[in-house]
Amino acid sequence: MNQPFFPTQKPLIVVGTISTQYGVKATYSNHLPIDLIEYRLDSILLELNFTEGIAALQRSLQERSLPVLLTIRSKKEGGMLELSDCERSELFEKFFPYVDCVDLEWQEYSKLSPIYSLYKNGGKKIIFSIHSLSEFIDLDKLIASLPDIKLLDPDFLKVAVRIENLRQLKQLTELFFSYPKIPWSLMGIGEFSHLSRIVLSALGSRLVYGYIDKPAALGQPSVLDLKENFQRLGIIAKNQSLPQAL
Ligand SMILES: O=C1C[C@@](O)(C(=O)O)C[C@@H](O)[C@@H]1O
Repeated sequence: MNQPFFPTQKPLIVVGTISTQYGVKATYSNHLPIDLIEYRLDSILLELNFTEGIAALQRSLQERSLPVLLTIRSKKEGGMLELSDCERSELFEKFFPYVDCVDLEWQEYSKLSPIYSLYKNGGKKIIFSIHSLSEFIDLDKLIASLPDIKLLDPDFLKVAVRIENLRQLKQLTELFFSYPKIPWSLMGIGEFSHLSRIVLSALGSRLVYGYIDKPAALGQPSVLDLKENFQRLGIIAKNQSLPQAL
């Protein structure tokens, strides 16, 4: 198995989320305008027999042609599957050899630190993610945690937050200017989801998420809608499917 190239150097990385068994198949049969595939394992496993499903997914991941990001969202953070902390950690361990990048919830770092060490020492990319699904985030609290986050040197710091008005979107954009060295991946959820992804991608957000099979969050656009709008607005060139430079 040749490990697919992870496009770290790209200024904007398009992530296609899959949440269903159908999505897993589509990923291998289509040419999608994405750089990275997000496996929402907490959702994909819902439809499968647990043990057989894990083995089948591991087999298909061995054949992957794009880098894969593993996400196993806890129920508290909007995940679909009821898993104990121990079961979730075991899943992270089982999929370690088959993926290129992992999403770890910063709020749950105390439980996930062995998984962080496993992936970091194994040379995988790390996304720390912070969510606030139902309301705007407490930015002071986020800013207070930046020194601890920096010590762990993640490849990306993702903040996915409910945005209810343009003032909140502006507040989020200010993070780029106040902390320019952080590899931010910022996005809105809800009514301003699509607009926020356009604005934040144009300003330098490193990862932009769209869905391949079905929305994984309120208002999440499809990767095809993202591509169309990015091309129309000049964020990516018209003759390119993927962004090269901002
Ligand atoms: O955290 C994120 C971002 C997301 O919630 C979105 O809004 O696109 C989709 C999730 O699957 C992913 O893990």
